[in-house]
Amino acid sequence: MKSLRKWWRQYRYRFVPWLALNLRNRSVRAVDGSTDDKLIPDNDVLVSLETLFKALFDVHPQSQYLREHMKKPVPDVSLKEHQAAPVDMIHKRSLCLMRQISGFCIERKPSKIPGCGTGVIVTKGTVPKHAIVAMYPGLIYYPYDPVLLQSVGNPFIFRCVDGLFIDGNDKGLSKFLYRSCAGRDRLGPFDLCDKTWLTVYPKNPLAVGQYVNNHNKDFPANVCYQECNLPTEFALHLRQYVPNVFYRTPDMLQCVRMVALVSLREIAQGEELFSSYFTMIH
Ligand SMILES: C[S@@+](CC[C@H](N)C(=O)[O-])C[C@H]1O[C@@H](n2cnc3c(N)ncnc32)[C@H](O)[C@@H]1O
Repeated sequence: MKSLRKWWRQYRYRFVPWLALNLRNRSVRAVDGSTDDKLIPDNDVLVSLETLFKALFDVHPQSQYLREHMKKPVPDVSLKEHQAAPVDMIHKRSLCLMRQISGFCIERKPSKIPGCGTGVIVTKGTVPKHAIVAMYPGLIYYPYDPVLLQSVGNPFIFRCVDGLFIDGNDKGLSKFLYRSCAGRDRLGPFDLCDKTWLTVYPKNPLAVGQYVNNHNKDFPANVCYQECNLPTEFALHLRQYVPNVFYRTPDMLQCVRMVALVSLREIAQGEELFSSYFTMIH
C-alpha cells in the first residue's frame, strides 16, 4: 500500500481529466527530478520569446507612438490599433514574422489522429531541434484556488510540476474568468497579458499549445513541456504577448508562470505536434 501511494505521488500528471479517463492508455515520460524536467536552459526560452515578442511589437502602432512620445504621457493607443487593423490581418502579420524569425509557422488544424479533434500542425518551414514551438496559454491557479467548477469536463487543465494549474480552455466560464483577470491587470496603456489567444486570431502565434494532442504508438511525441517563470524585470511593453495571467491578484514582484513547448527533434512541414501528457519524476 505504501509503495502504491509513493508510485502515485510520483506522477506529475499533466491533464487531470485525461488521467482519470485513460489510466490504461497512459504512456510516460520519465525525468530524474523536477529541476531536470528542462530540455534547454530557461534563459534560452526567455531569449527566444523576447526576440519574437520584440519583432511583433516593432510593427505595432504603439511602438512608433512610444518612440515619438517617450517623455510625454502615453494615451491608450491599443484601442486605436484594434480599430485600425482587423484582427485577422494582425494574426497573418504575426505568422509572417514568426516564419521570418523562427523559420516555421504553426497553426490549429484537424488532427491526424481520427476522432481527436483539433491539433497543432507545422504549416510552413521546419522546426529545428530544441526550439520553442508553442506556448500553453491560460489562467494560472494556485493549488488552493477554487478551480473545481471550471475543471468539470474541461480537458485543458494543465498541471505544473509544482502544483500550479493552468486552464487553457478558450470557451465558457474559463474564457470569462481569463478575460476578467486580464482586464484587472492592465497597467496604464499596457496590457500585461494577451487575450487574443481566446479567439481564432491570436496575435502571439505561439499561443496555441493547449491544442497539442497526446502522442500514441503511430505518432510519437515530438515536443515536451518546459515550465519557466517570467522575470519581473521583463519589458512591460512586451507582456501584451504573454498568454498567461494569475487568477488571484498577483503582487508586483510575482513571476508569471509560462509553459513553453520545446521540440524534441527536427519537425518537418506538415507534421503534427504531439506531447506526452504524463511525466514521471523519480
Ligand atoms: C488538451 S485537449 C487537446 C485538443 C483537442 N484535440 C481539441 O480538439 O480540443 C485534450 C483532449 O484532446 C483529446 N486527445 C488528445 N490526445 C489524444 C489522443 N492521442 N487520442 C485521442 N484523443 C486525444 C482528448 O479528448 C483530450 O481530452
